[in-house]
Amino acid sequence: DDNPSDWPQHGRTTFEQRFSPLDQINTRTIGRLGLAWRQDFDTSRGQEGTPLIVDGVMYVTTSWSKVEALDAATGRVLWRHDPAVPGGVAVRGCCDTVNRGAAYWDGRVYVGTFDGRLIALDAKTGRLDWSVNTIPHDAALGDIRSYTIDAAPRIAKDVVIIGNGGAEFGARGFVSGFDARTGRLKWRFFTVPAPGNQPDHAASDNVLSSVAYKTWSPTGGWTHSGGGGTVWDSIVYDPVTGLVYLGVGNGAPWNYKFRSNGEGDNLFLASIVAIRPETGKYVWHFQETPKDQWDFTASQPMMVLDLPVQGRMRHVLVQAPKNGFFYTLDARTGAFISAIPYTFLNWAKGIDPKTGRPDIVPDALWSLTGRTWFGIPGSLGGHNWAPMAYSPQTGYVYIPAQQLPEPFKADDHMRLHDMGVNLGIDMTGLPADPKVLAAVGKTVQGWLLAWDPVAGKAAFRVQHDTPWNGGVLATAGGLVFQGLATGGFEAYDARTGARLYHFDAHSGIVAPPVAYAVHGRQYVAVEVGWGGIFPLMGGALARMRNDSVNHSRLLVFALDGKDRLPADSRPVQTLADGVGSFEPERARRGYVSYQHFCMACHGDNAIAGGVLPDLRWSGALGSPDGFYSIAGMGALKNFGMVGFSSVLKPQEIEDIRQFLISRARHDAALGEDKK
Ligand SMILES: O=C(O)c1cc(C(=O)O)c2c(n1)C(=O)C(=O)c1cc(C(=O)O)[nH]c1-2
Ligand SMILES: [Ca+2]
Repeated sequence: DDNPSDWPQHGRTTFEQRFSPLDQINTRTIGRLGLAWRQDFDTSRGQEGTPLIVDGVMYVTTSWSKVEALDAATGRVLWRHDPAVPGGVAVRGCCDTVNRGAAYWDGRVYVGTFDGRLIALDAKTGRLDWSVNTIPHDAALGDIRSYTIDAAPRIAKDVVIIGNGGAEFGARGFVSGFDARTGRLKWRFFTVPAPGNQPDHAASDNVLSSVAYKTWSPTGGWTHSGGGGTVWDSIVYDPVTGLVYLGVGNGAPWNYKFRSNGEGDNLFLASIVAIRPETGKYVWHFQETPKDQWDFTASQPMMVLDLPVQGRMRHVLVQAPKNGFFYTLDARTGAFISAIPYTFLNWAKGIDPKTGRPDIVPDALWSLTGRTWFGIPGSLGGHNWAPMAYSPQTGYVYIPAQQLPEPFKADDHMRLHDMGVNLGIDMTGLPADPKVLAAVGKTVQGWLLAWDPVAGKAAFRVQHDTPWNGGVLATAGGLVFQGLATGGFEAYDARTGARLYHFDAHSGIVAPPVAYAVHGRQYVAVEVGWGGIFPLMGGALARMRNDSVNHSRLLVFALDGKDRLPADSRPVQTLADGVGSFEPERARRGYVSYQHFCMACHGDNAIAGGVLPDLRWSGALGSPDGFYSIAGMGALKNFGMVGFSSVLKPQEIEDIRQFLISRARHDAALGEDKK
């Protein structure tokens, strides 16, 4: 924390409170805030990065794991590094080819790449110093296992620590520690046991065989799918305890009956696990959601705080994970302190005050009941990866909270696919009926929630138009900054939530802002670029009260900033009406394949959320051969659209084309393109 001008780490300090001590921009001067400079990015997918600022240089990462170093006062580009992630790996990730940021240490910039590398760049020149493949050969065994990296690496005791994503496909989660100077692997910690309880010769061996293995059915489907437990975002180093906390993700597949025959808590899924950075040795764990079947990851951003708990100061770890409870744990021991709902939730009746174990509503266990469970939160959580911030001035934790309900129903014929998601749920999405969509739309909400972690209740809520808003920054100027899914960049009074500033950024913002200073001038920077999982998969829900499309750029604000954005260029989109005919029966079959293989990127029921192409408007719909060359043969592979001919027969791909035509004609008839 020595240099208030810098933002040298992901959450500014290792405690990841995302609080800047700068106060030139404050509740009195905010009226003078303006755009100081901007820089367009060369990708048009989701931007989730936290820029780092060290000694007047800004290090930015963008989609496809690209890195840029800029003069933080002017935006002049100092160097760029493109790790050349092959376009075809996009399909290995659940949630857009995003990158959440770099780590800086001792003259090097570290970035995880979407295809699983960890690279170290010389901070002055951008020259590649070293690069390692973080995915061990045996972890990737079998085509169904899928690993990507989009999280920011963290550095503790000269060790660079990185996990990966992939649990929606099939993955066995692990975290690796590499020597910051040489890139040599120092240790690996698996979060889920090996099938048959074999040792991995890894730091996790003892705890997996003595504690975790008995919480899994020895013959469950996890023995093929890997079980999940990916550490795909939050890792926090706490120099006070000397520990590193890992936020461990959901089960693979989601279907708990298939995964573990409906038996056991499945450690360390949906758990926080504390390890030692030097060795990767296990210290403690706390499982937030036993028997996960809702994608309830514990990967959401964590922060370390010193708080009075029943009159006594405690050094605690807090998290608002997907499952809807705000957790406070003792950072040294992992002892449970409290868990209080920060949003409406229906999957648990409450939490045992001694153990922290949830009392799960029997009907919520959809994989066991065989019935549909209408879950709140749904799989995108009451809060997802967008970081929260803490202000020591108010004592509030500011959470980008949301409500996105979801029906969960078992796929009774679950088998593991080599390509596409492996969730074990029925993939039927929302119908196209506008009345149904309007009714569902009312349940979909987003807030900036100011949470008082001492009182254990909300201090205030700022209601947003939609869910999936950006991460939060708190500053000593008494301000809280947040970008919105609808494209606003806002500042609020940290005490009251009153809106003090608004800027139209022309594209949804999901990334968290940062504050820094150069030569005595304070700046606030944010990456703009609508994306992440919600606009890819969300379908009609992602279009509710929101017409954001992706324009990717960095915006930097300061007092008396005079720059402007180019004229707004929201494209007018026209549905491909009249592109041909379809057979209803083929279109119906096409829907089932579409939901399984295409929906995760192009949107539920062929409604895209403003980032990737909306296939109802695809120019390729008019030609069966043209469509097959893309969807079957992968003509657009370099852009991230692989071909599916290895898993879908030509007639199945033609069914998908006919389904898309049926959707285009249906929605064109509703006048959808005139909106
Ligand atoms: O289970 C996983 O391995 C995994 C990985 C990721 C990812 O790597 O981004 C996400 C999720 N899960 C996930 O559940 C989720 O909601 C999510 C949202 C996002 C995003 O960047 O918008 N990533 C991920
Ligand atoms: Ca997940």
